[in-house]
Amino acid sequence: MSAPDGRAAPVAAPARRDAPTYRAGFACFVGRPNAGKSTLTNAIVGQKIAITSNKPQTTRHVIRAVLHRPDGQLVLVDTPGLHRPRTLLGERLNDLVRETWSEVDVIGLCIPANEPIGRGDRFITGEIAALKATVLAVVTKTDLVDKKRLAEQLLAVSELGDFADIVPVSAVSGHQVDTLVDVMARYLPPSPQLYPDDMLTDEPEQVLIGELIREAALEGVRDELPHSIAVVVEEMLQEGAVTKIYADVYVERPSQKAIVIGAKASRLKQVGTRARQEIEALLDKRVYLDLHVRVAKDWQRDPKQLRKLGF
Ligand SMILES: Nc1nc2c(ncn2[C@@H]2O[C@H](COP(=O)(O)OP(=O)(O)OP(=O)(O)O)[C@@H](O)[C@H]2O)c(=O)[nH]1
Repeated sequence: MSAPDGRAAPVAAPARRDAPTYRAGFACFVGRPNAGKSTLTNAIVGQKIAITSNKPQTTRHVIRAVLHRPDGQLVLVDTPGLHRPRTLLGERLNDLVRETWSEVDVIGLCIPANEPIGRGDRFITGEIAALKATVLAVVTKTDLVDKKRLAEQLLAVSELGDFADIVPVSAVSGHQVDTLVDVMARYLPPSPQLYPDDMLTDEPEQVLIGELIREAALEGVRDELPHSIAVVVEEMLQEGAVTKIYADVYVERPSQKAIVIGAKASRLKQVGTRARQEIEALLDKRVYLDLHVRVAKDWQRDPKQLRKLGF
């Protein structure tokens, strides 16, 4: 089809690459022992958390940090290392690692700049190649090598596998750490925000508080709510002498919600009182506890929900 003046008629404009799409998802670092994963995670987490706030947070230990950005949310999770399985437990652990890997959106494969690529790197590259996650190669410890060596390592890494990007960083000097976060965020899927603005990382206190609420909510009805309850502490605020805690109790079905709440909310009141007393004992402070019961349909079968709920 031609436009009246003979030029090709304009087709619908393609979606702009810089369209304001909010992205959110999970990312983790993998790599052989000593590759620099922990140091890199700390470098990222340390920087971002310092500027966000030091409000308390939520959920269990797997979440290291939630990085809030204007264009999205990057949730960094910890994974244990993959080992050559020698026992059934070893195999189970490896299964667990693979399970985590299969749930994340972005994987950063860490390879040190100052050591030759070895069997361990090839093994992990093979393991993660089949996953749905976008795999980036992260060449770590760049401060330890000169430019020539770095160039050689980047080339070697590019031949190791099919990576969406290769990013050299130094967690020690901080070089390119921000760039790495930008690149990772770019590969997250479009998604609504996964966590509230003030949630930053896991925090033992918060984890314990969530557990106390969960225990209280299960009291006496454990058989009717097997594993179907999860608690997320959404917010903790200090107001004068009182610590205000806002928490969501998630169940899978409306019938379970009814059980937790009870007739005329009588049971929820008991749960709240009991949990509040326990939390006050834990914190040694006066506590105001606000509980909301929410239905998160089939959360046990939904990896994203599971992560959000700390499993
Ligand atoms: N010079 C330099 N040293 C680094 C850098 N990142 C990590 N290291 C050092 O490398 C060693 C291993 O770093 P880790 O972060 O513990 O490595 P890891 O991959 O978490 O190791 P595992 O826990 O064994 O899997 C430590 O001695 C770090 O101090 C870096 O950017 N520059």
